[in-house]
Amino acid sequence: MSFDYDLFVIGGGSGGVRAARIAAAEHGAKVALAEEYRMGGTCVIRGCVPKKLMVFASSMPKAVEEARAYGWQAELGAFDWTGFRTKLDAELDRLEAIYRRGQSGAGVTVFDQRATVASPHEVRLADGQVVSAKHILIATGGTPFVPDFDGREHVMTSNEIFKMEALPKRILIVGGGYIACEFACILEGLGTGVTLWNRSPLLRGFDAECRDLIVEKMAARGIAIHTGLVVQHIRKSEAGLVVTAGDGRSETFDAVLYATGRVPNTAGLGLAEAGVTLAPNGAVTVDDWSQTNVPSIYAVGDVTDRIALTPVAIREGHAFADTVFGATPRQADHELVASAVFTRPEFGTCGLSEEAAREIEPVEIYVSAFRPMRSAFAGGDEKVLMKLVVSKATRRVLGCHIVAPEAGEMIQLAAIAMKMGATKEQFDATCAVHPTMAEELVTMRKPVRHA
Ligand SMILES: Cc1cc2nc3c(=O)[nH]c(=O)nc-3n(C[C@H](O)[C@H](O)[C@H](O)COP(=O)(O)OP(=O)(O)OC[C@H]3O[C@@H](n4cnc5c(N)ncnc54)[C@H](O)[C@@H]3O)c2cc1C
Ligand SMILES: NC(=O)c1ccc[n+]([C@@H]2O[C@H](COP(=O)([O-])OP(=O)(O)OC[C@H]3O[C@@H](n4cnc5c(N)ncnc54)[C@H](O)[C@@H]3O)[C@@H](O)[C@H]2O)c1
Repeated sequence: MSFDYDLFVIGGGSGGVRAARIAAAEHGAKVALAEEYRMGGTCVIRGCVPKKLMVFASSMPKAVEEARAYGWQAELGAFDWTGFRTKLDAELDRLEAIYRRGQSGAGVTVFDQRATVASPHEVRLADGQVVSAKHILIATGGTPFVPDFDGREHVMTSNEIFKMEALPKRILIVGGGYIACEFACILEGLGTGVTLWNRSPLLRGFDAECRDLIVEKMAARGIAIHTGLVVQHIRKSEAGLVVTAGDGRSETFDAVLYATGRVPNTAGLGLAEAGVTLAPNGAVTVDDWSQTNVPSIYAVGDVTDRIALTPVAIREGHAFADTVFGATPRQADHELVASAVFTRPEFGTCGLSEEAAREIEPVEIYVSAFRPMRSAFAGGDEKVLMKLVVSKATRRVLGCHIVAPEAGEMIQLAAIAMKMGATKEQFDATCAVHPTMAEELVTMRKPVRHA
């Protein structure tokens, strides 16, 4: 049977563009890709990249304050949101063009429109065309989830935050995960008054000691944090958005950001009709090869609800292309995936939390908490926390957690050692780099506790 394409990819985000490029450029497949919004997907257009640039913008007042403490006659002016946003838009246009060139350079045919699955070997495009493909890859990512309540139409999500006309003076952020905590810190740094409501403790699932420190520092900077609260309704008034919580309290804000998780983007995609098994939350069910129960249909990235991070989606897409179109079948590895939460203080984490590890086996806990030299000199009250969770039986470092400036950069390197199976003794045998914050990772001699 002949097909129009060897591969049709639905979704031009982190996982989709990687799979399409590798299948076409490295393995010679005839590939098409459909993207309904902007090439590059969530990470490039409305996720990691613009978010990190906003993190940088929000860290400037602190930098100026420190500069003064180090003897510079530096003054901080007002923040020009419109100027920043214009520059941000131009940068995203530049990056999108690079992604687009990457696809055309690899010989991938791009359709700038929505696509749905018409059958196990057919894709229907929004303009009515139906094209056939030997394999179909679902890489449609996720979309913000906002629960149902009266006044839901007044809130924004991370999709809208980069497009705001003006910075709100007072914002309520609902949620307590990555996005809620990152944007609470970003907006506070840019001068917005931030209130954060969540129904449960913040950053649930992360190492509790680290989480507690981050939350303490966020609160100390003036973010009003309330847990155990749910929104009952939101009404628009002359004074702003009046938000009423389940406990009866009412507060008025200029904007409300919902960051209550993301759901897989499979609504109306035609997957169930094509016989593909979906999880109750809509995620595409796949095996370790990213293959669905319909042999010609695969899925990678957030839509599979495995680990919702860009580097993971990229790896899944690459492994899929090598497996199906190359001579090197391989599975994406989901073990010991490091990540960073770009709060202030920043959090880098890899492996098991103390709480998760002690459920599995006896562990030793090593902790070093100190004031970092740079901010201590400037009179700041920042605190660094480095933590290792070590198996008593194998001596392997099962968890490494860092709360510090640039913790994301540090955890990337520690993750290499952990992935190689490094033991605590091998960390200790590594000579320190002095004076750095990271040197504490190789100089913690005595466990603070056994768990
Ligand atoms: C605010 C925010 C910040 C984040 N920060 C980080 C971070 O710092 N680090 C990190 O690792 N991860 C971060 N993430 C997560 C990261 O963005 C995702 O894990 C990653 O983008 C997933 O890639 P993907 O290919 O699965 O999907 P996506 O990148 O979401 O791409 C899916 C694409 O499919 C398109 N699409 C959907 N349906 C169709 C259809 N029917 N037809 C055509 N096109 C369609 C969409 O428009 C989208 O472009 C962040 C996410 C958000 C929301
Ligand atoms: N730095 C990074 O790597 C980064 C940054 C942003 C996002 N991401 C990825 O994107 C994913 C989504 O981020 P997120 O912050 O939206 O989700 P999340 O799953 O991290 O957090 C969701 C939060 O919303 C709360 N919540 C859920 N349902 C609710 C409801 N009905 N009412 C009130 N609160 C509710 C939860 O208690 C939780 O605190 C993350 O899990 C992560 O994988 C990564």
